[in-house]
Amino acid sequence: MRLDYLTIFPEFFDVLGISLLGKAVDNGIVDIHAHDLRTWTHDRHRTVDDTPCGGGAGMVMKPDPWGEAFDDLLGADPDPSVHVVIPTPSGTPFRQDDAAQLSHADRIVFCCGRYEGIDHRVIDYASEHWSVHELSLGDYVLNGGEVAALAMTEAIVRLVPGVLGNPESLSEESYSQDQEGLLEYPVYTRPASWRGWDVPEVLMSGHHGHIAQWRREQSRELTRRRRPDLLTDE
Ligand SMILES: Nc1cc(-c2ccc3ccn(Cc4ccc(CN5CCCC5)cc4)c3c2)n[nH]1
Repeated sequence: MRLDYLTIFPEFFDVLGISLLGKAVDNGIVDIHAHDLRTWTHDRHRTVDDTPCGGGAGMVMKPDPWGEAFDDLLGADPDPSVHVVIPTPSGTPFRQDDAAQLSHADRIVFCCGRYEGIDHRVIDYASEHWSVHELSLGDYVLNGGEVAALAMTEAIVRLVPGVLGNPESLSEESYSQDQEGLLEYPVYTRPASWRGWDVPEVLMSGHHGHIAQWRREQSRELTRRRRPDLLTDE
């Protein structure tokens, strides 16, 4: 899987060389390239923004640098197997299903906007060439797309076979299908008693059936309390 990041802050993505994703890069499962969008500017000030047509506060990112970056990175031939992810507050909510689908992609280009966003024609142009995903990380406004791109990258890449050391843990996670889309149960480790708090007896019983039942009950109770929207059968 090749991941490209178009951004005016390419150093934001140096962090991807650390830990889990770092290992995936080292063993060639993932190939990461961060690009400074100003590479594709030609004026002395390397300008990437301009005033918004129609007025309004702030600045908007000019289309030209993005178009030239697409030309260099992707060429002009349409290829639906290339996924262009554009983090935006107005996107569809990024969810585990999106991470699962994108984890099968061979190529993903993250377009990280800043200012008040990217000239919409960049999205229109990209949409007629590649598979474009306008995705929101959540219902809050960030200053740009980089933090969202990092979060989405981690959610996507950890699902790629060979990246995680213990793939069986994937099936027991919140939002995963195997967990029936419920929140995950509380976890414990040693010592059995810590500052007056004990590990639940059942987890020390060694009775796998009882433990599984307790975990299912914990998941349902936690989901009922915190995320009733995830419960389907009520
Ligand atoms: N889930 C999530 C994603 C983001 C996100 C992603 C990319 C960019 C690029 C620039 N910004 C800052 C930013 C500030 C204000 C507005 C709202 N303005 C109102 C009128 C025109 C626009 C939009 C955009 C981003 C934010 N934030 N949250």
